Amino acid sequence: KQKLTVLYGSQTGQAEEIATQIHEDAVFNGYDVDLHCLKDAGKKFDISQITCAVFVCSTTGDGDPPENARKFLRTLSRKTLSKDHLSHLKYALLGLGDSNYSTFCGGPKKLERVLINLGAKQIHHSGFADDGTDMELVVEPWLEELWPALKKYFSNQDCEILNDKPEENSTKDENSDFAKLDKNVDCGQNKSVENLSKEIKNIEIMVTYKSKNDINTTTLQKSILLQESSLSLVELTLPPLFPLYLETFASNEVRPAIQHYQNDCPFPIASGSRTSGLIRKASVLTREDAVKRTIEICMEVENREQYMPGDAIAVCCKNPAQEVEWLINRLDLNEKADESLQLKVSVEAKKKSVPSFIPNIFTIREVFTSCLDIRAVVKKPLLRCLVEFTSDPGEKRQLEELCSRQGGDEYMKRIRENFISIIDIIAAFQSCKPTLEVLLQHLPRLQPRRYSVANYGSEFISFVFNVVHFPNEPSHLPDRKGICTGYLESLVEPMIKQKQVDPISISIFPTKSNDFALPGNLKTPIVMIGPGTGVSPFIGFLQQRREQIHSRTACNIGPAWLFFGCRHKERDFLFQSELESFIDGVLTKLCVAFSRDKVTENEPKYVQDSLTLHKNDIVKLLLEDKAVFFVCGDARNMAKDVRNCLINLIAIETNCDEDAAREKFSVVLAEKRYKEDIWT
Ligand SMILES: Cc1cc2nc3c(=O)[nH]c(=O)nc-3n(C[C@H](O)[C@H](O)[C@H](O)COP(=O)(O)O)c2cc1C
Repeated sequence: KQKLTVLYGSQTGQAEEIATQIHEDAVFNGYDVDLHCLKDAGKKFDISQITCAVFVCSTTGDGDPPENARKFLRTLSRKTLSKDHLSHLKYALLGLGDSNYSTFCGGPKKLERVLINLGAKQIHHSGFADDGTDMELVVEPWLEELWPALKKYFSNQDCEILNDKPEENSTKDENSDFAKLDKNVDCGQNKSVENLSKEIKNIEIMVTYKSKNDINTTTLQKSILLQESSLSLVELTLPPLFPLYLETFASNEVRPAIQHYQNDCPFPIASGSRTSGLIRKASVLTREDAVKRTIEICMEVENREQYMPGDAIAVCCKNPAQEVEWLINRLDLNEKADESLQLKVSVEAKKKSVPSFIPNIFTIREVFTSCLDIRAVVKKPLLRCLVEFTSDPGEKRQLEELCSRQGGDEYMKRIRENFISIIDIIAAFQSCKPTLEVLLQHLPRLQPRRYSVANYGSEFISFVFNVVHFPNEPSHLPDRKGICTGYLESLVEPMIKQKQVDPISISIFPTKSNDFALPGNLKTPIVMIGPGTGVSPFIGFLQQRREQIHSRTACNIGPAWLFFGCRHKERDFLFQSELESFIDGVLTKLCVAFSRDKVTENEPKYVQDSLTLHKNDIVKLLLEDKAVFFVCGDARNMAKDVRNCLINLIAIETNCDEDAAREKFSVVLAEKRYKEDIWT
């Protein structure tokens, strides 16, 4: 058997998940394969003994490698190592990042530089996937091409080696990443299907999207999922059908009285253990006529000190009961829904194990509610599997097309771009009826959601969120809210309406964010940019700063600026009175912008406009006064716009061209003075 090692560095689990998938595929493809985390170098694996490795590595912080990859990188970065230290190693590398951050894929790019500098040779083009747009755009073609590349390497060890020259080890690389922010796809993305006719017939047949007990009745237009595709006459290449290896059986054991959330299986992002948070107070911060509803929750927690300003609370959420019920009914599982079940691995599947986040004894309702992400976009291996559980030949063919190599564009257009989940699929494809085991094997783990800690010093912690509302789309169940924000809102609604005063318990754990914390020295100037709910960590920062100022007399205090923006001053100016109360010495300047109020020519519309209004001070703070800049909030628009705005202001104020301004900005990045806590 050919020996392969899959190595990963992962901060929040995505790289680990992909590495695990590669490991499974490699077993399936007949390799003798091991899977290790990079942190286990020297303990569970020895890189000097590995001849062929597949690396999957993500990015965290400001373009940094994940914590569990740092020691590996440090060890291999020692100057004493010879240039051919890894010349025995052939590798393939998949990097994960998010182009909304300033340094795209900094972690895997550093890893690759180290490998190349030590003489390792690439046998497959490196892929750099972008979580900010769609990782699958890169991950999928990269994985598809990995197997032929490995086959070629193993069949002819002198195969073409893709890289020979070590890249220059300088910050230049990061600068060019920065310039390439929008060109983050390094492989495979534009592989379009030949002969794909543009003519897609839009059959306006309506199907009934209906549960047996009429919980949720709506219609689903055929136009998105069930389109007649131009591939109907094309010969298809299907992805491999992975054997089902999980089996359920009725349990004779008694279910424990207390079931732990997801079997208490650890979350990679946790910086402390999972615990109960007792919600004591919930209030709506926005006026009724605001476009988004913002809720603040105050909660009693154990180990309050683990939740400092800049940190985040991860909330372990549950899927909406209505969707769970629908799924149970649609799969004809209602009779068994509350029975105690257990899972085992079928005898043939040697190296596999049962998912550790599923409790030892569980019910179907419980796993659908708390363990599986039933809203996850369906991936091709699941679609491939669903083909086997679909009786209607027409529907079968459509599912085959969607997961086929030839149907790459169709998959993107119809599945990924519309966030099509298993629920949407089985609602549209009426003859598709997967078993429970299919879902247990293919649906990903339901992930916790993170919210910034929005206060400091008080006995309770608070956090703030907008209730996410998905517009009614023809391909989905109507009136969908965000899984976690919808869950939290439904829990606290009675409290908001003061019908219920008893505390409400939720499952939470602390997480650290990205070195996003006040500088140790009060003298260091700070600039905080946080429109909308992005302001929440800064409320904590300012409360903490107030305490620091009060406890240190006669101390030199640096300036602190805050830029806030929202739609309407009267409707969604979050924390208005509290923010204004900081202008007594804690906050030097509060700059606000209201995008939908009638603004005159000189009034700012967005935070970028406020920055521009103060360009002189801002550029001085950024370049001369060595201020630390904090940006929190929407990644896709705001964070990018703010960054571009600052580069533009640097160019104006220092009288240089855009390239030179970028260069100056990259120095700020390298000095770790530009910190982002952003989300999509
Ligand atoms: C706190 C934080 C900081 C991040 N910083 C960066 C960054 O600087 N550059 C980048 O390209 N991606 C960045 N990312 C994006 C992650 O690399 C990306 O979401 C990846 O898929 C995570 O993979 P993992 O779960 O294996 O860690 C960051 C993500 C988080 C949560």
